[in-house]
Amino acid sequence: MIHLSHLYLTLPDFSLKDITLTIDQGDFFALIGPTGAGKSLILETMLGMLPVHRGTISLNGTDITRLPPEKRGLGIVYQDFALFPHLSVRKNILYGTAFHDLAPHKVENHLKFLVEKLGIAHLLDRKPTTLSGGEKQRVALARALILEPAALLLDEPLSALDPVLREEIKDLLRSIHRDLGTTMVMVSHSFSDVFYLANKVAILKDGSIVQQGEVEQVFDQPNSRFTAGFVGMRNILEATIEDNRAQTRGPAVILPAGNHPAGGFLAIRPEDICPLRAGHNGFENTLSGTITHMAHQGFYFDVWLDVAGLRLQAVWDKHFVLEHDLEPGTRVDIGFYAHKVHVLPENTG
Ligand SMILES: Nc1ncnc2c1ncn2[C@@H]1O[C@H](COP(=O)(O)OP(=O)(O)OP(=O)(O)O)[C@@H](O)[C@H]1O
Repeated sequence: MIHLSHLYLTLPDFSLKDITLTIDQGDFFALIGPTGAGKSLILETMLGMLPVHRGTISLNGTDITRLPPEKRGLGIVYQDFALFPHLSVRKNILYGTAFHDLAPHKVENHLKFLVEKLGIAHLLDRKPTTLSGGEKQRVALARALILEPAALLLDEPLSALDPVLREEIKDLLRSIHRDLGTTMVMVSHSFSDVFYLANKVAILKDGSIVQQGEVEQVFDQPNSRFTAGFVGMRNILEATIEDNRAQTRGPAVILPAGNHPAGGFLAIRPEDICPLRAGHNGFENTLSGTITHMAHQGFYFDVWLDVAGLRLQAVWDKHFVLEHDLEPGTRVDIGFYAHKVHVLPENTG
């Protein structure tokens, strides 16, 4: 278990503030947040590359806050692979073993196991410059894993790869995590990578953690306007609330049963705002609106609607849009479930 407790780091133009995180053995923990929020800095402080000013970092109960990086037992893989260009793949992978007290036969067996697992056994004598991006990332993973780190830190490990390689390395990370049980901490900008790989997530904003927990829970129950917007709830509507009825600046919206604050914000994902199809009457909320504009995104369309003065954004299937000749100016009936409307108290950030 890695525990960061009330960690502070002060740099000339940026600071990490009161970072408290628990990463359990075997977790695949994702750190997400806008660019410049401090995600990579958290990895660097865990690694020991930057001195923390206050707070502690412990690994399996041992305080490692002041230990040098090589004594912490943590590995890292970077987005740009960071391989030594003048060394062969074999020497790159074995590089760190010289600084650790490891039995040579054990290292050789582990090397054999890892290069087979990672599909790079045939590349051992090649130089990194001759490798594809996916191959380089496999070598970087082998180099980190050969030291049997207590946890592997991954700083945007997939973002330099093209979409096909990305899927390959993503599967590989999942299989390493599942088969070796390695604890992983990954900085990512991709929600699909987070959903595919991680069980826990923390969201950072301006050097502070604003929400953390199980991935599904954080994405389903944001605790503030910021996190709601960040996790993709693009419709954030001011409302006054009485019982389970919210009055927005446009139409009224039926909320799930429960205790709601008198005022606040409603957050709805664009994919939960559905075109009303014939015979479907299960939605608690059915409204009519006009499409104001649309953006073709490949497999789907972003659709903006004016619903009695309220601006809503939806994501609709490309086939539905084309089959129904939808275009700006078309009147449409829409529906959404009450339980898809998330209520955020007024005083949240
Ligand atoms: N060694 C350093 N010295 C001074 N400032 C730094 C240092 N490293 C990072 N910063 C600053 O700290 C802030 C946070 O950087 P960090 O790299 O952690 O952001 P991030 O959330 O990982 O962003 P991104 O998603 O763009 O990679 C940035 O403003 C950055 O310029």
